[in-house]
Amino acid sequence: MNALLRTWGPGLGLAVAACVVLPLALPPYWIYLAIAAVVSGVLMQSYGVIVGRAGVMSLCQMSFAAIGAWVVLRLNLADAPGGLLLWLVLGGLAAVPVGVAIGLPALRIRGVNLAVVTLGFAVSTDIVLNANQFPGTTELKTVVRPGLFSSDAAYFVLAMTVFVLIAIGLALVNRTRIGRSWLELRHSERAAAAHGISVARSKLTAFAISAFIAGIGGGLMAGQLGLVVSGNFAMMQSLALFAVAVLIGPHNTEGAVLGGIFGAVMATILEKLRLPQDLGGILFGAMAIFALRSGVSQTDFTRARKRERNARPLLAAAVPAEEPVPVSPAAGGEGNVLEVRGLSVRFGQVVALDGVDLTVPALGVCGLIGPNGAGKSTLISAVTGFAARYEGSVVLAGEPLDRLSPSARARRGLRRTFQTTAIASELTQEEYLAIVAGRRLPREESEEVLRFFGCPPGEVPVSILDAGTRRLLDVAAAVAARPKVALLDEPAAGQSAAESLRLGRRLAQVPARFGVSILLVEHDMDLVRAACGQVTVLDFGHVIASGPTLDVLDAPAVRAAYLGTVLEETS
Ligand SMILES: Nc1ncnc2c1ncn2[C@@H]1O[C@H](COP(=O)(O)OP(=O)(O)OP(=O)(O)O)[C@@H](O)[C@H]1O
Repeated sequence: MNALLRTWGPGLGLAVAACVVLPLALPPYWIYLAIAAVVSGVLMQSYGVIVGRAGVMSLCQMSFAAIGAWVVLRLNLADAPGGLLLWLVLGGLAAVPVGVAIGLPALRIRGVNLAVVTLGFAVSTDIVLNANQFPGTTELKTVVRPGLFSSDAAYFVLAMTVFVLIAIGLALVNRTRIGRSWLELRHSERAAAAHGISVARSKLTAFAISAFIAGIGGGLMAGQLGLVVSGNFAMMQSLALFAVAVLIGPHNTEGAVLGGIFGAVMATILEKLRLPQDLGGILFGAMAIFALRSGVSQTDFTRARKRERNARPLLAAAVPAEEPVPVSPAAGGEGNVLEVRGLSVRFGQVVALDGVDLTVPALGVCGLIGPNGAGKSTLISAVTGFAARYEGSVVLAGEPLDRLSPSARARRGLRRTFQTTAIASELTQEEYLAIVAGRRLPREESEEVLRFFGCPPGEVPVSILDAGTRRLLDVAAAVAARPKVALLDEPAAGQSAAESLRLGRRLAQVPARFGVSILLVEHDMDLVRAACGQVTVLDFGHVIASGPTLDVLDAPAVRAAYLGTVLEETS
């Protein structure tokens, strides 16, 4: 309750103060502008979901707003029952199927290509709106506001209430798995899929919710103006608000407020300064390019600085991780948890894997080694469903996985890490663990796994972790998800020899301590010796040896494959 009050108290207090003071203090024209700012703020909230949080370049949010306005005006013209409050919701709902339809191409394309598709939709909406008037225009039938909110001052309070309700709704959604998954999407769709997140569902939900909010924003605008024209929802408006969104970061509530104020009052300021209106668009565009280049919006930047300042003492006071006790490498028990049979992968003429057989024993750590280009990462990708096509079979705890997507395989208990980490830096470590594990971990559980891997306390934000610690966090998160098997792709890359050995000793303990079996791709042979009970060696896509670690590393064929490289250096 206290935490809730601390998070929401100041914002709600400001909103209530604005509702009490502004209508009394401002002259009518400024009240009109204040309503426009709140309406703009609601539109910003829709950008906050799709652009700010999910990182999708959508340039057609005003088209969704136009649908909301159209529905409100149509229902108003028909004197439909329920009144404006119900019509607003219906306007938002009407935009949802269109949002989902626009989101469908986003499942296959992204980045600038997707921006072009959404821009295309904005242009088509422009054409349709220019050719057709909004309902009520010819009849001059303006939107009838509810009696309680008929004056502008009262309508401001209504708009503020809608804004606050959406902000609370979004905060609740952001705490769910789907809301958290948007952050992953923004940073890496591959990582999201590897963590069991359905990229399709996550993107379409972002489109649906952002269209719903934009539809409500359009309806609110119709309620403010009485009647609207196509120019209110022009493509250029979508573009200008997109630029503001990228610059400010409306996924943070203060960003939506600032963006709303910018969006609404900029035109008035330019007018007062006798400057051309286009200057606003150019200014926002230029600033958005800077924000896109740095990849961080203003509010994200400010929040990150504050979080980092608060976390530094935690980092300084953190108890150093315990030195892991050397244990025997994890040989595993009876039976195999993962069985790979006859796995072949081709990239055009390149045969990356050719009929590979590999098993991971239940509660064991199995090493997968081989020279550069041997096919180790390709094997991880094929097993976890990331390789577009492969021949052969992958069976996890008796269940064939070959027809399943990467996210479905992850949910069945097959987790992987990548050679390059892509963790959203605005998260704290415990938030990242929650995303990867797919559930909010009890504090003791997340602290235990973080401490075990030598990571700082859970509240420390990812942004202040060095590259080596981020890799450890990735491994810790994969283990915290308690999969049946974690496939780790060079987790010690970038670590010193001593850190690498420490990691090996920790990995050897993972099966017994966390109930997770491991397939470990590594070049560091000391780490492999410390962790792995058995090893499979690949060379040019073929298995050249497999069995107990020390026997395999001593085999002449293996020494020949590595001759002059890793084994000679480390043995
Ligand atoms: N997407 C791709 N397109 C074409 N060829 C690829 C692709 N990915 C991998 N390969 C090729 O497949 C072979 C196996 O590559 P892979 O990355 O799996 O090797 P690796 O053992 O993981 O190497 P490293 O230790 O350097 O990471 C190499 O010849 C590589 O060039």
